Order: sequence, then structure tokens, then C-alpha cells
Amino acid sequence: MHDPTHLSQLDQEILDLIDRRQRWVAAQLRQQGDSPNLTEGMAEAERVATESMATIPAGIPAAARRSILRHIVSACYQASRPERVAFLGPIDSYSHLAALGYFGEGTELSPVSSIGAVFDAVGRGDCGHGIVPIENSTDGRIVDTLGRLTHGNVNITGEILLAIHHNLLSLSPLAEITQVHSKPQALSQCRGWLADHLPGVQLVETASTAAAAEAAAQTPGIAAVASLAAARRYGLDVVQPSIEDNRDNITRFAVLGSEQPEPSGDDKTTLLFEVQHRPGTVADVMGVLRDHGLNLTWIESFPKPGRPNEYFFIVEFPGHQSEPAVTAAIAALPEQTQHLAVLGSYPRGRKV
Ligand SMILES: O=C(O)C(=O)C[C@]1(C(=O)O)C=C[C@@H](O)C=C1
Repeated sequence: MHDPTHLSQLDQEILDLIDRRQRWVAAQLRQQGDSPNLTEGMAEAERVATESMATIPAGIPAAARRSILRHIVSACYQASRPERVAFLGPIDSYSHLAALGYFGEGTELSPVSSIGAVFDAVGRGDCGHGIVPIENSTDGRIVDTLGRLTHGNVNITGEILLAIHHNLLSLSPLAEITQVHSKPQALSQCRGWLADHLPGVQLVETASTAAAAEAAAQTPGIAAVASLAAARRYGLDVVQPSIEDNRDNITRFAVLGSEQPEPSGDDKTTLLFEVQHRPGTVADVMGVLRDHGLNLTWIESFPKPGRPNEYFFIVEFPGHQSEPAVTAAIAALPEQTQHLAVLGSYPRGRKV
């Protein structure tokens, strides 16, 4: 028979354990200055949740274990050393959902109005961390993020993969929609559906999908491409769910910060470099990576403002900069590059 007292006792025990954990974290932070830090706590939560599947295989699935532990880690850290995390707002943008999935609800999440403002907030130290979209599986790189990564004043300290299912949201039915608002990347991820179902309707670019939902909530006839969470928050009807052209639509977000995470055992490293404008210079860099057995997971070139034919390059590969092959490659690269920066070594991201 249902015994509420027993459940309350179990819940009390869980809270007592969390309280013990929080006091331990507070004591560590007092003794050791900077350690432990929030991103390392998140990496540790991942590890513990994954390993617990072997020791406690039954019951709660791995994704739920990770999520519960992330919330506990962030709540403990927040109680000891409050920190804010900047994201492209307003609330219920995909960046917000990614930040919630990674940092949990215990962290104070701080909406800002552009990707550049996330970099500024972290660079100035107003926020300890920030979340920015970096690449989408349908639409490719996020130009604003790449542009700011070339400034090089913040590190990448983590990675988040978020499945993106876009929805057409409005106060009006499909037949009465005259404009569709959203961030250019979101409009592009749905361009096939929009061309088929709303041909000729004006597309209006906004700073984020949640900003589009705010606009749609103010004016009948405007629709937004945004998340289901945004539909609930801004009181919009879901005119059509899942309008992304590619069902496997995933956006990769970078966590920005100032620390350099310790190796977690499953890491990635991101490098930024420039080369001289002469034959074979990019091939020489690739040769160094090949010679050290580094298998690229991402490569991008980005034009250098005001310098025709000159580019920044960004590459990513598995491994941490403290691992011998990565250390050796980084040591060999200055000879082949004009400018080289390690943007970060960080735990490989999971879907949140
Ligand atoms: O506008 C948002 O909601 C965002 O968080 C930005 C962003 C992006 O620029 O890629 C993030 C995920 C989706 O790919 C669409 C939009």
C-alpha cells in the first residue's frame, strides 16, 4: 500500500546527502581557492552517471541520472560560490535550453541579446561561463560565434549537443500567417518546409528564436519558428510541430569560460591558426596533425576582415592538450603557422 511517510523519509535522506555534499564543496573551495570548479563538476557528474549504469544497472536511465547529478552539482556550487552563465536570450531560446541541460537549474542563467554579448560577459568576468551555438548539423557553422572565437580572449571549456525540433508558433492559424520571424539559422533549418507550406510569406530575421516568439505573441498574423518551451512561455499555439527539414537536426554549443579543464578521459581540443598565403601551407599543418595521428572532427576557414585571401582556420580533434600526441603536435605547429592558439581542451559533449 502507498506509504507517503516512507517516501518523505527517503526524500529527506536525499536532501541530507545533498546538504553534506554542498558543505564539502564549500570547505574545498575555502581551502583550495579555485578547485573544484563548475565545469569539472559537470564532467565528474557525467562520469559518475555513466559508471553507475554498470554498478546499479536497473531503474533510472543514464540520461536521467546525468540530469539529476548536473542539477545537484550546480546547486551545490551555486550555494558555495554563486556564478552566472550568459546565454543568447530571451528565456526559452535553444541556447537557454542547452544551458539548462548542461548547468542544471541550480545555476543563475543570465540572458543577453546577442552572441557577441555572451563573449563580452565572459571576457569581462561579469559571468563565469557562457553558452554559444557553434555548429548545426543541417546548416553548418554559426558565423557570429566563429567571428568572436578568432578574438581569442575566452576558452572553450565544454561542449553540448542539443536535438533541435523547430515548431511554427502563432496566435493565428496557418491560413492567416503573413510573416514568419526567427533567427536566420532556424529559418534556414526549415527552409524546405516553409517553401512548401508558406510560399511567398515574408521571412523576418530576429536575434533569436525566443525573440521571434515574443514578437509573434504581440501580433496576430506573425508566426515564429521556435521551441515548444517558447510556445508555452509566450502563450502561442503550435500551428505545426517539428518543421525542421532534417529530423536529425542537432546544434552543437560551446561552453565558454576562463579555466582549462583537466583531462576527463574523453576530450576534444580546438585550435585556431593562420598560415602564410603561399602554396601548401594548409597541407603542411594537416600533415603535422596526420603525423601525430589526430583525426579531425571539424575544420572551418573564416575570412580575415579586410585581408583578401587570408583566413583563420579552426580545427577540432579528439584528445586533450596534455596527452603526448596532442602536446607534440601543438609544439610542432608554430613552425607551420603564423599564429596558433589553443581555444580549449574539454570533455566531449553529449546530447542533453
Ligand atoms: O535562437 C536561438 O534560440 C538560439 O539559441 C540560437 C540558435 C542558433 O543560432 O543556432 C541555436 C540553435 C538553433 O540551431 C537555432 C538557433
